[in-house]
Amino acid sequence: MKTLKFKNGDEMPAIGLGTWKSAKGEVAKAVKTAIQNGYRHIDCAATYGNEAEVGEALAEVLKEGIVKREELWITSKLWNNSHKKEDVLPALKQTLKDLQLDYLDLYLIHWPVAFKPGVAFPENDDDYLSLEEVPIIETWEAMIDAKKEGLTKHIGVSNFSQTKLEDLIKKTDDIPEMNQVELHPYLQQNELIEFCSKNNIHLTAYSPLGSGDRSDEMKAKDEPSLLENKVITTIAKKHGASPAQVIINWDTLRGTAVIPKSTNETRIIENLESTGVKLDEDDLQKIAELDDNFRYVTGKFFVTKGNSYKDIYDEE
Ligand SMILES: NC(=O)C1=CN([C@@H]2O[C@H](COP(=O)(O)OP(=O)(O)OC[C@H]3O[C@@H](n4cnc5c(N)ncnc54)[C@H](OP(=O)(O)O)[C@@H]3O)[C@@H](O)[C@H]2O)C=CC1
Ligand SMILES: O=C1CO[C@H](CO)[C@@H](O)[C@@H]1O
Repeated sequence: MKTLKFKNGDEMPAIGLGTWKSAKGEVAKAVKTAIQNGYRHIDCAATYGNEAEVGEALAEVLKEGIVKREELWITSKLWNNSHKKEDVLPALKQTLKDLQLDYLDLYLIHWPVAFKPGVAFPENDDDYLSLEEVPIIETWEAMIDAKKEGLTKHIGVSNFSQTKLEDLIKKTDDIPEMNQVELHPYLQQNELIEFCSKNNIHLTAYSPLGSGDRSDEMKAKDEPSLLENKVITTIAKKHGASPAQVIINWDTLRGTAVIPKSTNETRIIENLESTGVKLDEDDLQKIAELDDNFRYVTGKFFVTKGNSYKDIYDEE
């Protein structure tokens, strides 16, 4: 399996299992199925509300000897309500407790946006803290402490634009090792890939299949389907593969990690098997032409006090 190599020699499997929206009662089975079928990388987050059940599945596969802890790569993310320096380690310790682990492989700042402690999801401007009140560097220094304490092997960020990364890199010697962002054929992130590559920051592609199971209120009217895109389905047919396999394979060819979510056994297996697809130059050219700067997870829900849309994404 393809991996992303870190400075200390650690290797992150390029394809992981996403767990956002994986319902309680289903997520443990999905994680167990994935690991039984060769996945070694699981993407979690405190805000997904299902880490305790993911933890039950991890405990089972470890106890049954299906894998050893050191063969797994477990990522989780610090939620936006725990950005104050005194809140970072307690949040991470809660995640470790829920996941029934002693350490994470990777811990990410989920968004460059801060809520007041205790706010799960903001309802009005008063629920936010501005970046002046809790600068990213304050949160980042606590992330560095978490790494020093051995609670996580690697640290990084998520949903960071190039500007946000540049700001942070200026202020620290211990720079993020990962930026997890939305990335797929409609949002190819070419400039961010180039910037991250120059700065030795890995990228993980989230919502790689277009996040079709988001709630209706999170969807834009008439948003385009990625899995039904004509170019993708034609390439899939040509290779006897599924549209999802074409996209996942395209991600790994571009050197990023990719974390498709599924709770369906057939699709979980299918997604990992995408490594067998052999995309050619013509396929890659046609996929390159689909780039449209289109986001499924817009982050517009975080545009408020101290955060404009431009602050998050460098765009209007
Ligand atoms: N850092 C961040 O801010 C974010 C991180 N993420 C992470 O990225 C992961 C993936 O992104 P997500 O938004 O969940 O969406 P994805 O793009 O992975 O799409 C998930 C949807 O695709 C379906 N699906 C999965 N495999 C296939 C297949 N082979 N063929 C057809 N349909 C398929 C799933 O259905 P089914 O389950 O029925 O198979 C589900 O409806 C998340 O789960 C989360 O871990 C996501 C968003 C934001
Ligand atoms: O990872 C994610 C999925 O869920 C959240 C919304 O509920 C998003 O904020 C986030 O990007």
